[in-house]
Amino acid sequence: MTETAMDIDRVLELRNISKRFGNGTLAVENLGLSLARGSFVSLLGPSGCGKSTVLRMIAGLSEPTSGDVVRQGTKGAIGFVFQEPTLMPWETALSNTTLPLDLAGVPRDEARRRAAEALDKVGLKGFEDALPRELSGGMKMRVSIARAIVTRPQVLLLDEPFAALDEITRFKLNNDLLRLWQDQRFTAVFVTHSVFESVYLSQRVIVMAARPGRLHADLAISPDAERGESFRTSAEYAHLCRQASEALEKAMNA
Ligand SMILES: Nc1ncnc2c1ncn2[C@@H]1O[C@H](COP(=O)(O)OP(=O)(O)OP(=O)(O)O)[C@@H](O)[C@H]1O
Repeated sequence: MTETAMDIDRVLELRNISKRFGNGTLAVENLGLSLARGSFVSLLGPSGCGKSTVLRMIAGLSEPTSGDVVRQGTKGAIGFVFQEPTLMPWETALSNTTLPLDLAGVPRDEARRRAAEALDKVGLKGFEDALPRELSGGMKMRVSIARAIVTRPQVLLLDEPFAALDEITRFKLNNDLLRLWQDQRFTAVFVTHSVFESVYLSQRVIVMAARPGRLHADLAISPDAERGESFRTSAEYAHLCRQASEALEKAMNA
């Protein structure tokens, strides 16, 4: 489908998508969702509710069995961050980051310059020549994010990127991701199990129910509150987390 079929402020539309795998599992059923350009949206739900399957269909890595995924622009305009950093162990942070540009045929000097810039943006200036084994878990994830944003995607998909990190590192990466999002203005779709993380990061939390995976609730989160430690400890944050938590509990019993 062409982008003219879609409202210009919508970067992505899922039109009634369903996914049934070859073994008969109905992973996603009739999901409809429309994402505003530049928004930060979380997909929150219990294990197995189809979050990763939805993300893969948005990325074009998997086709829906029925329904349409309508994207503005091309596949190259989408960046993907996985739960594992998936870096090449024998390559430096810089070479790992240039990979999507190398694949796109960007000249070597320009690719290296842009990769160094992306590493700087994720707080890794000075670590260009480090090998993955010399980096902490949080730093490896930063390289993975740099690699995903180096092509300047319109949409950044993140599949539980911080789940394996300790809480302090996770909080720090949450703040840095928000800064990056404010700076680059991509549309973020963030998959998580964590109520706290989804409310902290997002303007909108989509709660999914399982078996089959479907949309259960669509919660608006105040976009005005400045994120930071004062937000984390605020009554507003606690209230929003309670709301999301209740929606998640209902989704799990649905
Ligand atoms: N390639 C596949 N073939 C068959 N079934 C699959 C396949 N991929 C996922 N599924 C099934 O589809 C359902 C949704 O899986 P998915 O990984 O999307 O859920 P999820 O919400 O991301 O889970 P988690 O939070 O545990 O990662 C599950 O029941 C899963 O077992």
